[in-house]
Amino acid sequence: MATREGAAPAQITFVLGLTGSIGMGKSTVSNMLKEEGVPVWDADATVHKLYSAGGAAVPLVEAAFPGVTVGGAIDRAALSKYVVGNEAAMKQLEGIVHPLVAADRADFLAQVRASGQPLAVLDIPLLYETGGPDRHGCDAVAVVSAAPDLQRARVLARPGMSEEKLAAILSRQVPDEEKRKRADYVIDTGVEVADTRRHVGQLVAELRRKGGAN
Ligand SMILES: CC(C)(COP(=O)(O)OP(=O)(O)OC[C@H]1O[C@@H](n2cnc3c(N)ncnc32)[C@H](O)[C@@H]1O)[C@@H](O)C(=O)NCCC(=O)NCCS
Ligand SMILES: Nc1ncnc2c1ncn2[C@@H]1O[C@H](COP(=O)(O)OP(=O)(O)OP(=O)(O)O)[C@@H](O)[C@H]1O
Repeated sequence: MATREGAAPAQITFVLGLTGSIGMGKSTVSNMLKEEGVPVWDADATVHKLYSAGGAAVPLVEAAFPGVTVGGAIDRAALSKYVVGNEAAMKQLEGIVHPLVAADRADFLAQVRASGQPLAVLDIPLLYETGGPDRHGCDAVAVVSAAPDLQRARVLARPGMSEEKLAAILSRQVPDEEKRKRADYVIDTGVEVADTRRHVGQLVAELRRKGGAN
């Protein structure tokens, strides 16, 4: 892109969305990205922060769903009783929580852009479920994926997990096959960890070149 003589070239931050179904290895890949020095924003962690004591969502959620606050924080099990399996209540909750989450994400991106970083990652487990056509404004999306058998084995090895729970969670998520079709990049975790790490490193290098000085 041409720049005015003497003007500093614009620093563009490439925004990569990171998603993946339960047990696919998204947390592991997110940690690899952080080790590469990439700033990573975490949608789930943001909701936990908003629900914790003093969090901005606490009074709003309590007003809509009375009795869900314990010790100044939202009790997720109590809140689940209102919203899980009740689409209207879930929509109402999303109407409260998603604008707060979006504001936190916007603050993160503003900070990253101000610091001139060429790449930022938005870790959003429900990117396709909640993102709409603009995919939360991501420039590209990477899906973390592995074969269904491996996914099942990983999830069922977790304490408290059962076939029924896994089936219920998967039925609420966009299927992995469709996520892979819609993704710009697929990060395979059905291989050696070292190979996934190498792939992640190559992707970071490629995307940092897409961002940076334009
Ligand atoms: C319903 C809540 C209380 C359940 O919390 P809990 O800790 O028990 O489970 P967790 O958050 O891990 O979610 C479990 C599963 O529920 C489903 N789920 C959760 N939120 C949503 C949603 N907005 N739409 C559809 N499914 C959802 C997903 O399949 C997920 O894997 C919590 O998920 C919540 O407050 N959700 C609304 C806020 C939201 O949309 N969060 C998503 C990130 S922005
Ligand atoms: N090549 C690989 N890449 C990533 N993880 C791998 C790989 N090989 C094996 N694993 C293992 O698979 C597991 C994936 O777990 P992880 O918590 O990262 O999944 P997740 O998708 O974040 O789960 P959830 O979405 O349910 O939180 C880890 O125990 C990790 O060590």
